[in-house]
Amino acid sequence: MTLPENFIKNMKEQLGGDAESFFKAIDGEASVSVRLNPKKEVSGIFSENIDKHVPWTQNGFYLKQKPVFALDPLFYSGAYQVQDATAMFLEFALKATVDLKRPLRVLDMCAAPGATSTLLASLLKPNDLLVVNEVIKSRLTVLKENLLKWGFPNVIVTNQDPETFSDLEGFFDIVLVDAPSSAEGVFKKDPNAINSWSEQNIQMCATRQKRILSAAGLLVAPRGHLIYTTNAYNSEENSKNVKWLTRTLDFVQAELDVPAEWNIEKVDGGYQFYPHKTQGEGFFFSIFNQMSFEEGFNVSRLKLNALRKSQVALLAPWINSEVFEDFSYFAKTDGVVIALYTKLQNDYATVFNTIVKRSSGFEIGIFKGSDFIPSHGLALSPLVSDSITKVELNVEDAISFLRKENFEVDTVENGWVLVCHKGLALGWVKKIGDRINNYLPAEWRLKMDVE
Ligand SMILES: C[S@@+](CC[C@H](N)C(=O)[O-])C[C@H]1O[C@@H](n2cnc3c(N)ncnc32)[C@H](O)[C@@H]1O
Repeated sequence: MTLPENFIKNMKEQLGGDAESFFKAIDGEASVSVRLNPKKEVSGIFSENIDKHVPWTQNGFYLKQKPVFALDPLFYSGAYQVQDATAMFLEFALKATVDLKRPLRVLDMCAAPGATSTLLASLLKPNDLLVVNEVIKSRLTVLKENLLKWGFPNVIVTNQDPETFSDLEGFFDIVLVDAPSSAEGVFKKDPNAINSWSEQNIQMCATRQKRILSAAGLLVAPRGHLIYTTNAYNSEENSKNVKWLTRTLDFVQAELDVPAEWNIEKVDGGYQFYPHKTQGEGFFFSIFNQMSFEEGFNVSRLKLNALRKSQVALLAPWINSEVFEDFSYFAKTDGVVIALYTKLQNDYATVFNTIVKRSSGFEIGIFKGSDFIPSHGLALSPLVSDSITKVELNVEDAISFLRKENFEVDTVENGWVLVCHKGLALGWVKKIGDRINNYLPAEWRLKMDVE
């Protein structure tokens, strides 16, 4: 790996005697880690391939070897998320700093592809709201897919510039800025980042980060929390931005009691992960408490067409009876039915009324006459009824389903069937006589060849 001269010089200055082991570490193999979905447990998952536990998160594991994730049906069922171990530190920090038992409104401002959003979703309760934003439109599909797979229903996906959130000032209890950065921390995983590294680019990133932070900071509710992370080592993007933030807005950095054996370095403004000290990429983490005592936010009222009672009754067989009453059901103008957690209706309304480019809540299907066509999201979510017919597919048939190819379904009855692999849902098929209609959305289709 040929590194930019000035990067070498800066790191030597920063690390002194440790610089050589740092350069050696970034020239090695990138480590692979996954975080399991606590709501979709599969016994024996990754078994022999698990190297060790990631200590700062409950469900994170380093793997010995990188599997072909794209050919694993469990990847499509949301059983796990591939994520660098360092980014999972968020879990430790949130548990140490935030009262996760109170109702929470959470915003992930720079969310795609969504690894951290799924970590947040795992830490949230059924009555919390998660808004995930990505400014670059082409990155929305993967973000939506990752969240749908994870199966947390109270998500709104938005596609806005951070500055356009200003009407939601003081609305969120937690705002996360996993900022676009110079990516000097991910040279191992993404060698392209080496070519775009320059001191000029670092300055450009630092300025952009300030702009995102100032917009995001205003959205934090009194006594709420802001989290700022980068994949950088330099002070422009890290400590200097933290200093600027705490000078400009009403935030105080939260101290974390990090076990020394984790080898995470306490640095000016936060916590630094170095690849020669912790297994994973280079990562900077900081968390802040909002210190003002101002009044909370006034929420709006929801203006959506509630479904007719007769239609709600038709939904009942599709929805898990334990949560059916917790949700309210609405029809969008295109007929798509959405389920909103009833106690969060005014929170939804507030976001819907202020943000233009956004999803409309959790889409569970569409009525065609008196027939209900369930959505792919419903199949992967905890809302789907336990009494729906399920058929277990072996790995070959699961791959055929994911490729939208023909395969046999082992059921005698006509109608909707939830196809599963290792007990986890992959999606819908409909059996009509000898025919099996595959309802996997085209954009979810597996295109890769089995080697
Ligand atoms: C480090 S990545 C986020 C990774 C994500 N948190 C995850 O865990 O999967 C930064 C994200 O910020 C987005 N971004 C780029 N420019 C931005 C801007 N001006 N404002 C907000 N987000 C931006 C990028 O498109 C990218 O998706």
